[in-house]
Amino acid sequence: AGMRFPTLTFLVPQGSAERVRDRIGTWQEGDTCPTVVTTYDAFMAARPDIVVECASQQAVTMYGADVLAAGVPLVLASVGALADDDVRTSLQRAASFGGTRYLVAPGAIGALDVLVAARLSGLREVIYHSRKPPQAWRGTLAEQKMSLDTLSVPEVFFDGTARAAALDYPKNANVAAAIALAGVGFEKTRVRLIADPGITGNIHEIVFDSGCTTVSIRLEGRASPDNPRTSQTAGYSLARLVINHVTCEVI
Ligand SMILES: NC(=O)C1=CN([C@@H]2O[C@H](COP(=O)(O)OP(=O)(O)OC[C@H]3O[C@@H](n4cnc5c(N)ncnc54)[C@H](OP(=O)(O)O)[C@@H]3O)[C@@H](O)[C@H]2O)C=CC1
Ligand SMILES: O=C([O-])CC(=O)C(=O)O
Repeated sequence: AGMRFPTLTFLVPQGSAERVRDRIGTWQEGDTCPTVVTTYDAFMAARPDIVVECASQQAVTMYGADVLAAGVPLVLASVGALADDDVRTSLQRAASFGGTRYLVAPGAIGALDVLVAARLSGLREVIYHSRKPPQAWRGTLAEQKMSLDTLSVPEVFFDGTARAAALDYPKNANVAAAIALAGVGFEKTRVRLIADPGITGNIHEIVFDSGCTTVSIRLEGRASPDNPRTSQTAGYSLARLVINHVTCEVI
């Protein structure tokens, strides 16, 4: 209700353009048909109302400040980029300069609303566990800590701060950064990363205690068909933020 459908423009690497165009095919919503571009200049020439980053922490560093300085609101999926204080400061300065803001997507964990509310009431401790099947940890530092191929029982291979998790596991632990920002910060948020051969989805658990509520939330996300690291929830979470940008009833 009260929603106009947005025209979508995708900025993708040159080598991926054909694949993305094929996938879009003849998809059309209302009068609009998505377009695919391969340069930042062509992308910004489309004069976006909002930009959604769903690429990489590196992409946030490359484009984030420019988008914000141009006055365009930016949604972040690769929230772990904000674990680097220099990146975060540059985005904040650019947003202030452009008179706009960036939005941290709740992504695969959701639940950030109650975490922020709990913080306002006095938050004591926040613990986040991310449990994924071994293949989701391929190509990461986890490979140096255990043999993913022969794992027969769940193994905690990382136990540390949200900052270290987000920066050392940039394709797997953006959620840790979102939780840190919503709650007690990058240093105080305790994160455990677990490889579990007995599961197929990505299980996220968050536990915290506060003045107004004691919370324990568990999400069992179905893995994205193209990328076992990524829970499908994350994409829908981004869609929600876009819908909220174009609708009069924000939920
Ligand atoms: N906050 C959250 O809850 C979650 C966050 N994420 C994060 O969201 C991001 C997207 O996830 P997902 O789609 O699964 O990731 P994928 O790696 O599967 O896809 C990312 C795509 O973005 C492209 N890309 C990466 N960097 C750039 C760049 N600098 N410029 C242009 N294109 C770029 C990649 O290009 P190429 O094909 O050339 O590699 C790739 O096609 C990731 O950073 C992921 O870690 C994911 C899940 C949950
Ligand atoms: O999608 C997920 O399960 C979480 C994820 O990759 C991230 O936090 O970067």
